[in-house]
Amino acid sequence: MLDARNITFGFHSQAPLLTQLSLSLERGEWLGLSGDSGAGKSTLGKLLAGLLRPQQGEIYADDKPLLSRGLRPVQWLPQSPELAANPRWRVKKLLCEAWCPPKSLMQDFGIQPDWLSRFPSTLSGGELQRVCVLRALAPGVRYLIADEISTMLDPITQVELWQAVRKVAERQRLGVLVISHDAALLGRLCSKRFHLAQGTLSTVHDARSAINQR
Ligand SMILES: Nc1ncnc2c1ncn2[C@@H]1O[C@H](COP(=O)(O)OP(=O)(O)OP(=O)(O)O)[C@@H](O)[C@H]1O
Repeated sequence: MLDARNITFGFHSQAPLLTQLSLSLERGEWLGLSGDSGAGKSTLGKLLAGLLRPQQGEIYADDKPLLSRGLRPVQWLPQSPELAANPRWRVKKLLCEAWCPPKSLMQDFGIQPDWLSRFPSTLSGGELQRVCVLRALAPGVRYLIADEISTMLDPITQVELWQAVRKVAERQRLGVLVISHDAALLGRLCSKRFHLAQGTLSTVHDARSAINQR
């Protein structure tokens, strides 16, 4: 279980953005997170992935504190794939940095063989997003924080991306936190939903657990 216990976090000398917040994500579970712009959703995602540290409280992945180096068991996937892509590396090097996905998985993610020899700047945002999502799914990863990852994609590519992520998530029993402003998307993907406001989480009660019922 990915377990955040009573975490409080604020940037620099600003007032805390998150206050005594607790959240648990089980292996194999899909949780949704919504909230107004600036509420702190990405910040919470980065804390859960160990990219930021809470000023108070603790975060454990499967009863162990988050690692600050090595392969992270919790991967944060940002909306803008450019943030995660070294512009000087060709796509093959980028994709195979932590592990080299098999061809079948590249096909599931719609990654074309000719992309591998190109630089990231020559792919569209949606194409690069698919590369960055797949590279984060290395064996050993147990939780994903998907932070608005499909926002820039057209509806068909969105569906294909989520189907591909779901296939890997089922096989590797990944726990997935989906951060989005799209309530319908969260309703389709997630069995439970939370809303972040004023530094704390509340449960959203109209979630349909499509993914777990199919
Ligand atoms: N490195 C930083 N230093 C100072 N303030 C920051 C930093 N990163 C984010 N913030 C501030 O923290 C607040 C929460 O930002 P965050 O990105 O977590 O919000 P969000 O809920 O994900 O918003 P959105 O839906 O617009 O993506 C914002 O007011 C933002 O300006």
